[in-house]
Amino acid sequence: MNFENILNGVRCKKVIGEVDVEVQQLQFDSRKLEAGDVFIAQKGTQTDGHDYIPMAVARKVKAIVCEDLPADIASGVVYVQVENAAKALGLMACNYYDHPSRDLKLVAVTGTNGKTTTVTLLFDLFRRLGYRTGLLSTVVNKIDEQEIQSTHTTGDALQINQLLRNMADQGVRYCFMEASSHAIHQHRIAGLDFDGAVFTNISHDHLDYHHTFKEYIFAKKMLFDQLPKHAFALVNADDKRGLVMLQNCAATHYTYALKGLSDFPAKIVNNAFEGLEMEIEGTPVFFRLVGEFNGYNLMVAYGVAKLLGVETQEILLELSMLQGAKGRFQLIPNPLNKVAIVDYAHTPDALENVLKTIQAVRQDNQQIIAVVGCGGDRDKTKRPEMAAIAAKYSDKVVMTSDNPRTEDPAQILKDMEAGLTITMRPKALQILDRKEAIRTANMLAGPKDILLVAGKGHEDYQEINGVKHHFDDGEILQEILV
Ligand SMILES: CC(=O)N[C@H]1[C@@H](OP(=O)(O)OP(=O)(O)OC[C@H]2O[C@@H](n3ccc(=O)[nH]c3=O)[C@H](O)[C@@H]2O)O[C@H](CO)[C@@H](O)[C@@H]1O[C@H](C)C(=O)N[C@@H](C)C(=O)N[C@H](CCC(=O)O)C(=O)O
Ligand SMILES: Nc1ncnc2c1ncn2[C@@H]1O[C@H](COP(=O)(O)OP(=O)(O)OP(=O)(O)O)[C@@H](O)[C@H]1O
Ligand SMILES: N[C@H](CCC[C@H](N)C(=O)O)C(=O)O
Ligand SMILES: [Mg+2]
Repeated sequence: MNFENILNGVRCKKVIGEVDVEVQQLQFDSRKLEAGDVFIAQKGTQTDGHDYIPMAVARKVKAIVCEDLPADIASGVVYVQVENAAKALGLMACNYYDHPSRDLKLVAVTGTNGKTTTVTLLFDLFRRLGYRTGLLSTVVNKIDEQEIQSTHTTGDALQINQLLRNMADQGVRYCFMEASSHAIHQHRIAGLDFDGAVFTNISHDHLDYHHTFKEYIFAKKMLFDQLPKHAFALVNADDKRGLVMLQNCAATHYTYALKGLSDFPAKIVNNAFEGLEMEIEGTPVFFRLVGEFNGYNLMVAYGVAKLLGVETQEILLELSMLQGAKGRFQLIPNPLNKVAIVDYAHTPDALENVLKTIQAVRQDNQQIIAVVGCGGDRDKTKRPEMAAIAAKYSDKVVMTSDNPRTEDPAQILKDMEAGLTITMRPKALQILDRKEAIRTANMLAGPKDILLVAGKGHEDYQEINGVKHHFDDGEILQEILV
């Protein structure tokens, strides 16, 4: 493909060489480069892509896009200096794949919690409505029926555009994607032509990366700042930061809420283990999902579908059949008929929501036994908060490992323990081995009690020092509950 065309829209500070040349692939990882490729050097969190420019030259690349020009300029290589290489990569990826986001209706969902649940609901809803649909999510990417493994909540710019291109070529009309704050901040979604964006909520997470809550909010807001005029922006008016997202947003503004006023008035009539009874724009409707937080997620699906032109009765009929995403408040069936739930709550807010939901729907005599852990190499300030929440809302807690990654798992438990008050401590046990922790929690639970295993949801691994060992909370529960 012609390099000049790939650079369309990219603000170039300096160009050395002739851009009107044919190039092969775009690549930001020097280890994957082949002759004739374009190397985009980005400054990362671990290393600086600029350090790999000599390797790129040795691999006979045709062009290099970078923020700082190297001292040695190799002959036969085109150098393009840009202000922000990650942003340039986003725009170049859109050009390279010929703007697939323009060939379908693309809606992004951002927020601390609820992204996977809402995009999954929307994907399932639109498929039930008979449309070819795409999904980019934490759990899986899908091109209608075809499943493609997902490695990130939001992939890199090349992956996103390649997947969207495949979708558009296969006749996909609608695509629903998660936009993580990391991805927005790293411009993985730069240049995409969104038809809509949604904000679910914002609470404590990822402060290791964003440093302050203000910067974290700002990262989410960047999605709304980049929306075109023809798009819609749908935000949760019950969240304090909902309306903040709409400041400087060129798209048409809409709100949803379960408490305050909004463009899609709704309320929860009854919340039970069997599901949610809601009233949406005056229509009573029953859903299979449990918990107030899922009431919000359902309102996202409803609001987006309305804004994409689907008729109310059709939306409600199909939504009422849906189950939600894997590992999100998932009841694990077992021959003992014990109530065992696997949930992906890995933030203080999510954990509080899920435990409050269980409190709200349980019978008076049912105790709550929770298994909780915190990830390694992630925001450490979540740890004491999550332990305190687990102890506050459960009758017994078993604290355990959840992807220690490169950290010492015992230290992670110590960090969690620091959040427990003296009165909470007797309720909480610490067991490093997650399988043992689940087994112990089950022994602590009487036949009528409720077992919550939180943090891993759909994940089927325990990541320790760069190695992912197979581990599936649902599988373990099924093995134990016999
Ligand atoms: C912190 C973070 O987001 N890191 C992402 C980022 O990598 P990085 O900036 O750390 O890259 P780096 O390792 O410093 O390298 C800098 C540059 O040098 C290049 N390089 C590096 C080595 C080499 O030999 N040659 C070379 O060219 C790299 O390709 C990169 O372009 O860019 C990479 C490529 O897009 C991502 O794979 C990587 O995700 C890492 C693996 C990760 O764990 N990310 C998590 C935190 C994440 O993104 N999570 C969010 C969800 C969070 C949530 O909402 O819950 C997600 O969207 O999944
Ligand atoms: N709307 C919501 N508000 C608050 N908590 C929620 C909401 N929806 C889901 N949760 C809780 O958060 C957990 C994660 O939900 P989900 O996977 O949908 O979020 P996510 O935003 O995709 O998370 P991630 O950032 O890891 O991709 C759920 O298992 C549940 O405990
Ligand atoms: N997207 C989140 C997932 C966390 C899931 C939890 N099991 C953990 O490993 O901390 C993250 O990467 O921070
Ligand atoms: Mg997700």
